[in-house]
Amino acid sequence: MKFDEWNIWYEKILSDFGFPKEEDEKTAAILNKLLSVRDSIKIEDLLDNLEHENINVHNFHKSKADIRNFIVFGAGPSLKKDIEKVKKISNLEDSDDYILISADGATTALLEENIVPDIIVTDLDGKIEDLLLANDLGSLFVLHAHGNNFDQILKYTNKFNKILGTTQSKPFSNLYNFGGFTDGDRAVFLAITLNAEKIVLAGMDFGKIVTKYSRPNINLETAEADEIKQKKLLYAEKLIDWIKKNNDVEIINLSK
Ligand SMILES: Nc1ncnc2c1ncn2[C@@H]1O[C@H](COP(=O)(O)OP(=O)(O)OP(=O)(O)O)[C@@H](O)[C@H]1O
Ligand SMILES: Nc1nc2c(c(=O)[nH]1)N=C(CO)CN2
Ligand SMILES: [Mg+2]
Repeated sequence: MKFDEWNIWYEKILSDFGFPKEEDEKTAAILNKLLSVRDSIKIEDLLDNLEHENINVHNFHKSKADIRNFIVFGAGPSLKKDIEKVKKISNLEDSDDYILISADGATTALLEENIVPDIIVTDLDGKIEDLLLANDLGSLFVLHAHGNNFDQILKYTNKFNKILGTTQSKPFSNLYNFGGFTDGDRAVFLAITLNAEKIVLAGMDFGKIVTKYSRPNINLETAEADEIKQKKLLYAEKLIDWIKKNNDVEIINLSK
C-alpha cells in the first residue's frame, strides 16, 4: 500500500482512537536512531535473512527467497486449532513451502508447539520472554513504533538480532510503512509487499474475544475484548478486506 493511500486510513485511525500523531513520530524517531547505529534489514534483503530450515512445520525444498506462500498467525481463539490444521497440511509430502509470520502474542502459542516463526511482526506487547526466545532461535523481527510503545522500543530493540523497523506515520530513513494497523493485518501487508501469491490466515478470528496469547495478564484462556481492542480488531478485518479487493492474491482464512 502506498503511503498516500495508507494516510487516509491513518488519519481516520488517529481521530477515531484519539492517538496524537506526534507521539507516533516520537517513537519512530527513537527506533530510527537505534537502528541507525547498527545493522537493520532492508525489505529487499528480508527473505535472504531468514533461517533456512523449519523442520517442525514444512518440508524444506526451496530457498526462502523463492517462496510466495505465507501463513500469518494471529492471537484469536482459533489459534491452537488452526495450528493443528497447518501441521496437517504442511506435513504432506507434496505440500507447498510457506513462510511463517506470527503476529506478536501468537508467537507464544507457536513456540508451545515447537514451531519457530520465520518472521515476527510486533509492537512488543506480546510476552517478551517468548519474543526473546524466538530471537535466540533465529526469528526475524519486524519491529513497529507507535505512540504507545516508546518505553518498550527503547528498552528492547537492541536485544533483537535481525530487525526491520516500521512506523505507522510517514516512513523515513531506516523505517518502512507497508500499511496496516494491528500486528496481524500489518503481517498481511508485509506478505503482500513480499509478493505473496497465497496467504493462509490462522488464529485471525477478529470479533470480540481475546485469548491469553493476546492478553498475557488475563488468568483465563479467553475473555471478552475491551472496547478499544474490539475497535482495533474491526480495523484489522477491514484492512484485510481492503487487501482482498485490491490485490491479486489468494487469502484463505482457516478460522472462518
Ligand atoms: N480475536 C482476536 N484476538 C486477538 N488478536 C486477534 C484476534 N483476531 C485476530 N487477531 C490478530 O492477532 C494479532 C496479534 O494479537 P495481539 O493481541 O498480540 O496484537 P496487537 O496488535 O499487539 O494488539 P494490541 O495493540 O491490542 O496489544 C492482532 O494484531 C490481530 O491482528
Ligand atoms: N498510538 C498507538 N498506535 C497503535 C496502537 C496504540 O495503542 N497506540 N495500537 C496498535 C495495535 O496494535 C497499533 N498502533
Ligand atoms: Mg502487539
